[in-house]
Amino acid sequence: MKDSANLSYMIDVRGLNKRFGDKHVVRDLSLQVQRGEILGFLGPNGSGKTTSIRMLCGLLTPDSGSGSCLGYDILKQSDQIKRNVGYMTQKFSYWDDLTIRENLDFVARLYEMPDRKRAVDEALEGLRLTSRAQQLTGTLSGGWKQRLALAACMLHKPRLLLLDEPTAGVDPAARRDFWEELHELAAQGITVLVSTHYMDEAERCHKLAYISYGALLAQGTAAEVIESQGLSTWAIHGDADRLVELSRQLRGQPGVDLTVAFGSALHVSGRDGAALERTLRAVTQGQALRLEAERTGLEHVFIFLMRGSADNFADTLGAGR
Ligand SMILES: Nc1ncnc2c1ncn2[C@@H]1O[C@H](COP(=O)(O)OP(=O)(O)OP(=O)(O)O)[C@@H](O)[C@H]1O
Repeated sequence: MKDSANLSYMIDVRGLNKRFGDKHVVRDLSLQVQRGEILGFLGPNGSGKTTSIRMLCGLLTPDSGSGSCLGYDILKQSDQIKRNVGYMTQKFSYWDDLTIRENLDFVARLYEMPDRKRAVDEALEGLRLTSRAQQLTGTLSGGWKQRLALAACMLHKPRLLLLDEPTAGVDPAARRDFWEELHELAAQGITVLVSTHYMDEAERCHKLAYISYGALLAQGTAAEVIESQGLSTWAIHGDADRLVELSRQLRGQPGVDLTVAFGSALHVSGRDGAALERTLRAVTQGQALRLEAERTGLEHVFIFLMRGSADNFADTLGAGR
């Protein structure tokens, strides 16, 4: 394997495109990820995240574009890439009636790994699964199954993990533990690209990339992603019924791009800060409502980016794009 310590980027791709029939699923994707970084890949269903991941690890050939993964050319060296990344697909499968150890041993056998026992022992230990090694996989909770999936894709000690919605459907406590593991792996120099729909997970990534209709709309640290959209946000406090009505009333008004109920307040965001403030002062004046400037957060930005694109490329919504 190439010496990853000397690579400036573990993933470095430019201008990747992929079409399926007349669907342009990934558009001019350029992405650079440094060693030890956790990059969160976000976007609505069907926006092209899985397709992008599959191109990065050499499972799918892009129609155009170029780049490298772990220093290997994504067009010419896909075999080396496949051997050196850990890819956790959305549907990791295992045998319910085998123990955790037996499942890991099965995977090690599949990859014809030398010294299987040691590899399995280390994977069990690394992900704190040793105490459960003899438990039947079918009896594990969702969180422990995800940990097994992570152990399986760590068996061959990859320097890069590509995780496709690894915590979908897992409870918050198990998701938190899973993320502790990811941070420990990152601290050891392992690079992680992880797709997620969970906002709390987005906040735990070093960097973020937001994709919609196959195009990267924002990328950088959370602060950079927030800054990039130039949104101003206000909170309106008042009677709950009145806020619901106000939310309807505000839609389409000058400066208003987004209204969203946040706890007991209504948050309103927009790109034209001056117009937004004028509108909000006018509608709240003389009313039993309190208007306060609010810090724009990641959640506001993602809701803003997601408007009107609940399921990208779904037959009705994606038409004409
Ligand atoms: N092999 C394929 N053939 C045809 N269309 C495909 C193929 N793979 C994916 N697509 C389509 O490409 C689009 C993007 O799919 P992709 O799975 O990359 O999105 P995603 O962002 O990972 O979605 P999700 O969050 O739902 O997993 C979808 O419309 C999907 O139906």
